[in-house]
Amino acid sequence: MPSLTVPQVPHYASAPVTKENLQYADLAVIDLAKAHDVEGRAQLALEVAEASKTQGFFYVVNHGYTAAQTERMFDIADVPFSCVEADDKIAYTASIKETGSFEGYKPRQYWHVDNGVHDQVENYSIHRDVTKREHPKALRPLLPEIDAFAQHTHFNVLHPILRLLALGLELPEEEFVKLHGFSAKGAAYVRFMKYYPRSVDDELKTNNVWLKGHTDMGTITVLYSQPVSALQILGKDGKWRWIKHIENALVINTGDTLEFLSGGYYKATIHRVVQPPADQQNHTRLGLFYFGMTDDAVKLVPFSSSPLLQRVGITRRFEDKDAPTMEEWGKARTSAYGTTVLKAAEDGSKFEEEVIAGVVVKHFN
Ligand SMILES: O=C(O)CCC(=O)C(=O)O
Ligand SMILES: [Fe+2]
Repeated sequence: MPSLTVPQVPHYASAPVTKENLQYADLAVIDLAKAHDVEGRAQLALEVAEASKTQGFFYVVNHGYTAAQTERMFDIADVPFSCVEADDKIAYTASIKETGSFEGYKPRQYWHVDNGVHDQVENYSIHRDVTKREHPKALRPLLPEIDAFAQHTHFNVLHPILRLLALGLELPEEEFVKLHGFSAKGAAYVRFMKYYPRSVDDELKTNNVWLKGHTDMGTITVLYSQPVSALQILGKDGKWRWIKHIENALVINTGDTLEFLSGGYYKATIHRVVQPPADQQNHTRLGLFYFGMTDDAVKLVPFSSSPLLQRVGITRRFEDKDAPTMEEWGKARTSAYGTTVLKAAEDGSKFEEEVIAGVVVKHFN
């Protein structure tokens, strides 16, 4: 009989919410409880489409996990960092450059941020099929819970949002869901991410940037909201605004793949991570994510069957015949990220860029 008790793990105590009055982005809050019937979905589709077209970021509430379930997942998320010895971390390090996959550990200092300064972020990434690779011993008893978390996020968050995004393009509801099979060959994965406070010198040399401005490569990223303020999005007015923590909410952001599939209608928004406000600066910052991507074989061409896209027009970043597959795009971006030499943008803006699979990818400092 399966055990009714779950393995004990240390509690991860996050910093309290900041008392500073930061300039927060004003984002839509999508109530997923309304997605259970057709009328609710029609209304939410308008809200999600508007948010994805303009800001590319929105909150989701009522996603089906209680605050206690979310808290338990944050405790689990800290296990690969706090309960695994350094030797084991090395043994389970991801071969990012060679394989184009983050599965395993990304050690601190792997990514170049700016002026010779490297990151202070440790990641542990797990494919949604948690049995795909072996994991450090401390994580093994927790795999059933991590599997349940991956399935919850895939079926109760990713799929419902994909339905709304398809409706927003006047496509059949399942059109994007069909491309995101849980059991299909594809790279969608769970990531635990722990940021550590940095030296004054590193802060100075990077202008307090911890993770450079970028777009995510997949369709949508699901970020479980946590209290340490550091994430910012770049507005159309060129200003960075903070993402506010909402207890037990999700922060959703749309990535490159959704921009490609929607012919530029939905936007992949540039975001970055900076030093937290003074009252949170001596704390670590623990992240819990699900990176949504289509199945590997999907060719990233716009859905020209969309009546809406037929009316508003399609912006192509490449000819359909040259479009990368999800696998090509995901692997090329993953292996290049944070390690390639970026050059100044050709348009003379503050962006830096690199060319991946024939497509210009912008970064921002
Ligand atoms: O830590 C965060 O809040 C965001 C991290 C992020 O943007 C990423 O890993 O792509
Ligand atoms: Fe990101």
